[in-house]
Amino acid sequence: MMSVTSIARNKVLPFLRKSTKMQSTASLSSLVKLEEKQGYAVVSMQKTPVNSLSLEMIQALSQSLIELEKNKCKGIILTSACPGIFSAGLDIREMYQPTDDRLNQFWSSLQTLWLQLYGSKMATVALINGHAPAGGCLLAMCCDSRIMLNGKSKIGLNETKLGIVAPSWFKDTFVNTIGVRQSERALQLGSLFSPEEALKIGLVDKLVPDMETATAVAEAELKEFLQIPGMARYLSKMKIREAAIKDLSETREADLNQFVNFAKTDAVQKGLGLYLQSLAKKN
Ligand SMILES: CCCC/C=C/CC(=O)SCCNC(=O)CCNC(=O)[C@H](O)C(C)(C)COP(=O)(O)OP(=O)(O)OC[C@H]1O[C@@H](n2cnc3c(N)ncnc32)[C@H](O)[C@@H]1OP(=O)(O)O
Repeated sequence: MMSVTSIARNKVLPFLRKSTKMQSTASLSSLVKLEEKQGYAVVSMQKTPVNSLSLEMIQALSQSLIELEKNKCKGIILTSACPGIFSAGLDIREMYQPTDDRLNQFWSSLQTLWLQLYGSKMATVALINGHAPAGGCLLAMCCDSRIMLNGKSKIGLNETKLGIVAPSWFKDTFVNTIGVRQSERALQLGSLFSPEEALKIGLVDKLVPDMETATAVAEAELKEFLQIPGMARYLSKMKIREAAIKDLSETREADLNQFVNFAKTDAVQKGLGLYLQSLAKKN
């Protein structure tokens, strides 16, 4: 089990051997763990306590994908090392009382990560072993298949509950996953679904009762995808995803400006502040 940086240093993974320049700050390396398996990698988010997607976490995930693709890794299982949580979504502290520079970097890095993961040539399976609200759900939806641990966890795009709006590319990813009608309703209501509900609407593909089964099922699922000729599988995926990818690629600057202006409004700042307080009060 290794971090991105330590893998590069030790030259352990065959598909990472040609590794060249990487962002080698210690902060990035401690956030994502890569594990070699036969022909694929397990990418585990390990930003305790809840894998919130801070700028550094987003960049660490991005960097992992760059290295894996560069080194011809064919598939990944994206999962979490934080008990009970897949990812709590975007780090709300990044959006609350931010500096302009950091907010710009944060959103631009998220756009990049989405473009990479949603358009990845690798086969990608999300092993959702805990809560996956908002940005956590988005990460899972970027994958080709979703296996969720059954239990008390919730998944969905709950942005409206925070008084914020999921951007168009979140919406596109949602629509491509569960369809227009379900998305329209769930986006407005900010619905968070139980694993059983998520399975019913197609937000996840399979449920598993425990982690031992989960790992085996995720591996079997990834192998099924990897058995298909890679180019045919990738181009077929792109037929569904390319419109959304093209749309964001062509409008990144406008999307960034829209996000920054929206995030900085008094109403959004007030809402985020109250939400952070409510999370803190819980403890
Ligand atoms: C402006 C347009 C932008 C549109 C896009 C937005 C997309 C997003 O992703 S917005 C983020 C949405 N995320 C959420 O609503 C999740 C909030 N968190 C939770 O519901 C719960 O934390 C949890 C169900 C994920 C886990 O619950 P658990 O009881 O295990 O842990 P907590 O005690 O609640 O949290 C521990 C710790 O972590 C902090 N935290 C939780 N979530 C976030 C987050 N998203 N960003 C930053 N920090 C978070 C929480 O405050 C606790 O901190 P302390 O230990 O310091 O109190």
